[in-house]
Formats: sequence, structure tokens, C-alpha cells
Amino acid sequence: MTAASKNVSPRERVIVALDLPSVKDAQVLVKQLGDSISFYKIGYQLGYAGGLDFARELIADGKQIFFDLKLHDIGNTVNKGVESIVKTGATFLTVHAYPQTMKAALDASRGSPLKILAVTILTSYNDGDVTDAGYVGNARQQVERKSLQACELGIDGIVCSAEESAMLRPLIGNDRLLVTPGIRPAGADIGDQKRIMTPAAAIKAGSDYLVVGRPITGVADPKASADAIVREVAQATS
Ligand SMILES: O=c1ccn([C@@H]2O[C@H](COP(=O)(O)O)[C@@H](O)[C@H]2O)c(=O)[nH]1
Repeated sequence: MTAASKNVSPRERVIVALDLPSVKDAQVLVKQLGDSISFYKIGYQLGYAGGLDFARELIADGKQIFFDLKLHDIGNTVNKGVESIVKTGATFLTVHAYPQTMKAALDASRGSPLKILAVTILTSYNDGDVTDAGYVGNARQQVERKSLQACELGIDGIVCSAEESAMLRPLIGNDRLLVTPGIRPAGADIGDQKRIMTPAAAIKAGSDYLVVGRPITGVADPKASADAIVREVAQATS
């Protein structure tokens, strides 16, 4: 956990991934979760189904929004895209951790409250997947290399697995955020994730924010699951 997030409550540290097919489904879930959750992530599925406008509604209702759009394009395109995202009032936006991309995003967000997060190596990748993607070295080494590059450019935060949080914290310092998907409460279905940690272990390893999707959205009682995860985070931070 960083100085940058020291005043963040356990509830705000749990970001629910709204990976749902429609705004209607998302509205139902957000209502079910009520005050248990205050931070939502919108990615491809909902984003391409009206989620960008829905984000504005959530922000107007006092929720925080993480746009997980994983931008990667020529600098000018990324820069203009980020300018549009700044106007929504979102809190976080992801870009892939490529230097031109990160620089363009940071230039566009400068002076705004939007924080740019660099996606290093996806949590669904193991070492074999990293090799298949054409990288030299293993997942951990690539996460380290990309994170250092991102920090040199002045990135606001890193997206990685919580498995790398303890290794990264001393390297990236206390002012940058570690945002970690691939969170699985003990006994939860792992799905396609490969580099995972429990909520408590992730917080203890130094993660600032935990991204949780299916362990909340895919269970019979999402609110009970969310409350249990927030409790686990609270215990781990106390
Ligand atoms: O490396 C990454 C980057 C982003 N994600 C996103 O987080 C959620 C995780 O959902 P679960 O259902 O809890 O697996 C999902 O929206 C991904 O797109 C990630 O998993 N890993």
C-alpha cells in the first residue's frame, strides 16, 4: 500500500469489474451491491454496450470509475482518446505499457484527476504465454522491466498480478499505485486467470487496489461475496 492510497478505505480498495452484457444488467448489479461497493471498472464488454454513458451516471451518483480500455495505438490517437476520457470524470484509465502509448496518455491527462495505469503482463499469462508472445524472460522479469520503464515516464500506477506487488513496491516507490486483478478468494473458481492471489494476501503484498470480477458478479449472492472481500481487506489492512 502506498502513501498515495493511505487514506483509502477497505471498501474503496475493492473495484468490481462490471463485465456484463448490458447497462440493464449492470444497473441491477450496482443496485444489489448498494453501499458495499463504491468503485466500478468498465471494460470491453460493457464499454461497447453503452457503458461509457453509464459510467457518467455512476459518477453522478458518487461512484468512482475505472475505464479498463487498455489503449494502445499511435501517440496522437491515444492522446485524443485520453482527452475524451478525462472529460468523463473517471478516476483510472488503463493503457498498455508501451513507451509511446504511456507518454501520449500522460501528456493528455496531465493536470486532470484521471490516473493512468500501465498494464504490464496480463494476469492470465504464465511464463509460457509470455514466451509465446515473443518476450524474452519470464512474466516476473517482464513486469519488472515494463514497470521501471513506466515509472521513468511518470506513470500513476501499475497493473500487474499481486504476485509481483511485493517485488515491485521498493522499485516503484510509495507514490505510485499497484492495481491488481487476478484476485481470488480462497476456494473461488480461478477461470482463465493464471497469476492469482487472495484479497488478504494481495493487500499484505502491497497492492493498493484489488480488481474483482467473477468472484462477485458470477455468484448467487454478489453482495455477500463483496462484503466478505471488503472484510478480508479490512482485516489485512488493520
Ligand atoms: O492483467 C489484467 C488486466 C485486467 N484484467 C481485468 O480484470 C478483470 C478481472 O476479472 P475476474 O472475473 O476477476 O477474473 C477483468 O475485467 C479483466 O479484463 C485482468 O484480469 N488482468
